[in-house]
Amino acid sequence: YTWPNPKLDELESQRYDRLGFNARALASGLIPCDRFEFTNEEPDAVGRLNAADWVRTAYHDMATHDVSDGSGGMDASIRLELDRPENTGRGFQDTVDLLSGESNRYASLADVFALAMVVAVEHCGGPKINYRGGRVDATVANTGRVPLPDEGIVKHISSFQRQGFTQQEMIGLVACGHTFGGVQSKSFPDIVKSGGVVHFDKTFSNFDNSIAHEYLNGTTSNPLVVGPDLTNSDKRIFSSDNNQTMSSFTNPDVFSQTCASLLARMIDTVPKGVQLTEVIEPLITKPQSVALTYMGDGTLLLTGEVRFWDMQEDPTRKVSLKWANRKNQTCSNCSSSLSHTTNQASQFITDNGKTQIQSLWYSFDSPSTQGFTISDSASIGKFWFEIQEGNNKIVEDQNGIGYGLQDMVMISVTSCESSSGLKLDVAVRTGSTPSRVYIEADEISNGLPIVRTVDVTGKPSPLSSLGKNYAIWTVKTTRPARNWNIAADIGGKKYTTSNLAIRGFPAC
Ligand code: HEM
Repeated sequence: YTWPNPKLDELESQRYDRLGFNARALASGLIPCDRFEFTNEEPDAVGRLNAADWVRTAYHDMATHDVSDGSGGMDASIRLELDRPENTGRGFQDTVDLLSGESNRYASLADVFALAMVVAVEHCGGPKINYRGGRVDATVANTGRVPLPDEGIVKHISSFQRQGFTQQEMIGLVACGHTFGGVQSKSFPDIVKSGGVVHFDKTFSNFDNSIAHEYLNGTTSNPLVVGPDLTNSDKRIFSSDNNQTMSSFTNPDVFSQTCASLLARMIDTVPKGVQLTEVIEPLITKPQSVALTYMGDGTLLLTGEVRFWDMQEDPTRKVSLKWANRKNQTCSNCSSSLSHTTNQASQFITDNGKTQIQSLWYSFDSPSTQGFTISDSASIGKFWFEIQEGNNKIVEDQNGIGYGLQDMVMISVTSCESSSGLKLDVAVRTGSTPSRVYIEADEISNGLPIVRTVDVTGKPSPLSSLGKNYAIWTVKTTRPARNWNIAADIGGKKYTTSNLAIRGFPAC
């Protein structure tokens, strides 16, 4: 895709910025893979783990799907279905509590649930799973029901058929899911009488095929195989094709590949009418947090970062940022070198460490300035990168189109905060007549992401002391608690800053 694309940029970042510099939050819940967040609140939860909760949540959210009418599927309706017997235990509520903070206008809660499953599998030994975004959060419960362990094999086969999976795929999905976690005595006291959790296999915090090996060689303690007959659903399911599928899973590659494909289909099972995005692949050169600040002294300050996917350290490498002015004319001095230190490195690891990709980040600043100074009259229309390694020069400019940047609306450095709130000064390019200037702030309401908009109604004041190229619009508001941006509707088009993240302001 072409940058900037706020939705795909955000999903790509949550998906790929996993460890190290600028890492997003999901993987931190999996370090180590048997990590459990709620040990203090739930002292009797020995043996539980976030990874298992996340994988199970994704399945139970999806399993309401009905292929015959397209209803149900991954839509975060699980949070409205917690009173059902199949959703017993605290795992689902814990998952909602832990993950809802990662959702926002670009990543629905259902997208985050799907991604949490992907990250758990990828980070804890499993293969890379295709991930798309675009799920829509439900506001009412679905009617489809999730299988219970005391239902017979005939009912299970027809339940998975309703969800869109064949009998063989059912065997696969159950084995792929039950490589994590186990059965809790608290939720299913008839199955596990001993208290605590009895795990499905010995490597319960790791994605691997021990679930199949232990089942086939008779060493399993899986309570859904060797527990009370009535609830031996895994035994009935695994053996329902004379162990053919389970036998094929003794080959680790077959297990991995089958699960990668089934789990991707599981999270792509969405209610009819929902359009998912393309499979999100990493952007090789990805600008991030690129922003202009109006300085009021005839200049704009350009700040930001860029991530180069799959790059090794090279102390002799020189990376520079080049830009064209707002009329898209290049100029000889429109260039600055980017800074980098060795701690600006991040990692993406999957497939039990077999895939290890390092990315390096470079900042739009120099030892003396926090950002690059640009004349506010010539301004900037797009930028690109030049990477010099020895005699080799590479230009990264999105196949010639460059990385576009709007300069119609931006924050002014004169914004400040006092006990009565935030005085936000917005600089709008002179000569334009916005029909509306506003703030869009991400918030969570009733557990779901919403956008709060605040109109900047303060009369524009072309402050002569602050220069003639921008007029300042002012609003008094509260400081946004999550990500936010400033936007202006001009001539029927919406111009917006990038995500401004949470930041402090100087005192008024
Ligand atoms: C007929 C189908 C299935 C039945 C009857 C079933 C049944 C169960 C039961 C009874 C538990 C114990 C829950 C608890 O103690 O709170 C469990 C746990 C789990 N299930 Fe399934 N399951 C099925 C399919 C699946 C599928 C398809 C997946 C994912 C792809 C999955 C993933 C999990 C995970 C990860 C856990 C562990 C949760 C934890 O440790 O907290 N299950 N399942």
